[in-house]
Amino acid sequence: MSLLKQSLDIPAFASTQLALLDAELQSELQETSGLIANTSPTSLQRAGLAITNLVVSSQRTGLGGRTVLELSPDSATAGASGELPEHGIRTGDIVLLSEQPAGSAKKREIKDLEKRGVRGVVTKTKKDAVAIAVDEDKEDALSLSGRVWLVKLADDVTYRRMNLTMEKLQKMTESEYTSFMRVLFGLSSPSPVPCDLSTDAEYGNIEWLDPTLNESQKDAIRFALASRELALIHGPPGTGKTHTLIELILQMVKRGLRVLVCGPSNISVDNIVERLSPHKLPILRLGHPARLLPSVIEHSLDVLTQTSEAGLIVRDVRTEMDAKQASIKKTKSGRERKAIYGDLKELRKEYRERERRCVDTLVKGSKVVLATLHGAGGYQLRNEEFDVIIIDEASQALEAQCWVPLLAAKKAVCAGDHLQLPPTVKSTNSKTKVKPREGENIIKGMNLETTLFDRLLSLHGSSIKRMLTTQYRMHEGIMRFPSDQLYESKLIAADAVKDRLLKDMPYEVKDTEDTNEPVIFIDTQGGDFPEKNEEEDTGKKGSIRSLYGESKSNEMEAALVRQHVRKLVNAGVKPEDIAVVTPYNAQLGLLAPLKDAFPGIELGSVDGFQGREKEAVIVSLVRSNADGEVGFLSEKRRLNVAMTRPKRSLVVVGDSETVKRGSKFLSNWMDWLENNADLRYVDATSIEAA
Ligand SMILES: Nc1ncnc2c1ncn2[C@@H]1O[C@H](COP(=O)(O)OP(=O)(O)OP(=O)(O)O)[C@@H](O)[C@H]1O
Repeated sequence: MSLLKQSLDIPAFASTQLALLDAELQSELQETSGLIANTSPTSLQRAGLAITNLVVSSQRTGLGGRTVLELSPDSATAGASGELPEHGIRTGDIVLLSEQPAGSAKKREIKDLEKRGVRGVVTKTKKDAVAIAVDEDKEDALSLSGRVWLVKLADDVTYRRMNLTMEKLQKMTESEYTSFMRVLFGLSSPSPVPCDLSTDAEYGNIEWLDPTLNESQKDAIRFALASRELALIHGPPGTGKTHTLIELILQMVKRGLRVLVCGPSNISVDNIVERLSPHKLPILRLGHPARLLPSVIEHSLDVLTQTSEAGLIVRDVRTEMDAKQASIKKTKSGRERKAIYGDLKELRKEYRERERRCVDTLVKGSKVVLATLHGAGGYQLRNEEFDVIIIDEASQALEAQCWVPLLAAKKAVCAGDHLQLPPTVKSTNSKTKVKPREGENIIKGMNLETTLFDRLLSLHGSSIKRMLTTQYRMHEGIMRFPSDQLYESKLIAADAVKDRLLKDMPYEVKDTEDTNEPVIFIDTQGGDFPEKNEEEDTGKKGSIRSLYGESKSNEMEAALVRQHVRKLVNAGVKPEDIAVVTPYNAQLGLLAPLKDAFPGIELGSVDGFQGREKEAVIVSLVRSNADGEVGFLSEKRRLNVAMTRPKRSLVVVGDSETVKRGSKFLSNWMDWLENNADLRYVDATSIEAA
């Protein structure tokens, strides 16, 4: 019997997860320290992983009592504009801030950097400055006068919490297993729910708050309300998963239930906070304010601790801390500075104490609490009870991450789509060995890419899920293939979208052969336009390319993409309504000049575009070789994501001969495109010079 269909031995499951997580963390750390040791700070900066030549321009107390350093470009190296160079550091990134070594070619061991530097979270990035909330008790480790640089680190904090959770699970005795846990591990079956709830006495006559809900959405909500332990809401692309969850949360609150809503990323949680916000419920968003969207900050715990009445008393201490922070600049000796840091430490303790009391009051008064899965494991929710835990984007979360809130749950509703990409796992193909701890059993064959959503579906079958079937994104023609191949032909295109084409945009777009077709296939078959392997090309260790590992590119496809974009723009389509996606980073590199030629256009990897949509999407498949090698293009969930991003126009550029040989799914897709898309073969002479 397949591993996923079996009930699981809980301690062995936890041991396996611990071993897998350890291997994953090791590969992540190795990758980061390898990059830092072998790549110059300037190259790291160009790859978006570092910012060099900075000086500390100010220091203050930020939210949560943390010290925030503001860093600006060193005037000796910054241009006249005083702006930071191009960089890829984002709010929320965990970074290491350290003195900049003289001579950039020196080997830098991450251990040494950590010893001399401080870790922190990026709280703000502006054109001319970046702000970092540094870890407590380390502020004085950094001399504030010299030139510094910062580099992005692997986020090992999330692992600590997953490990703690798995260790707790591992140690639980059988008598401690709740009936909820027993269902999730297959030790018992979920309580049955009537098949048709639309005629049910309790759930048949729900007063819907949102009158636009479609039948499949209503059905999913009824099911999620009626199920005792567990419900999965399967939301294919564009089917209104979040829309449905909002109504579900409101219905639960109306029934007096207390709900914890989680997602794997801050953005997934903020998305829900933004949409719940107009409903005027007492909602609370947990999490480091640096990582929250500005529009949800008013619901954040850190802000409420300052603005609410309960927060008044916390504010007093904060004022005192600020005064101390400001006086540091005026100190003359190291000893004086040390004394101030000592005072700050005491004040911070007091601050924490008062904050804790205030937090308790706020948390207890909230009917809906929202946090990332990881954030739900913080001290704020210790001993808090919820009737239901809702996990959005559950198919993109590691199972161990889901257990952070689930360990204390009575009931869970998980929303997701297991037919799109699972969370990115680095250790799958690496040489990192999965080692069990001594005396522990390991379940062979288990891996991190199998999500809780996948496992529950295999374990209990489709009776525990409801699927949303009306999609509000794609033209009917774009939806057809993914619907037939992956979603049992159940998807229906909503009337408002089913025949929308580029030529019908709300602004003037000419009716051309490129704007009046939903699906176009530009086939480069014939073997004249082979792919290139980036590693063979550059080969240099430490070069910027090696940051991306081995990647593929295809110049002819890039030229065809360029040509198509130009035709769309000439017809009147705005560049910001066009995206080009491709599975390969090297191809993205080749396509980069499009951004200068057509400002506003978006270029992205398929994996990075999951969850997004655009009016027109051009997919460059890249692979073209004599052996029919397609690499990770063979992953049908990746293809599904690629082909379901557009609303009005999908353009596929690829070599059908190579791609066809990659997998059954690819061959079906190529056949389908040949028969249903507007098919175009390439005449190399017709392509303008790249
Ligand atoms: N019942 C409905 N009637 C009309 N429009 C709807 C309905 N449900 C969802 N939509 C629209 O469909 C779009 C997608 O909805 P939403 O953002 O909730 O989807 P999602 O499933 O979370 O997205 P994704 O497909 O990226 O996971 C939104 O523009 C939303 O307004």
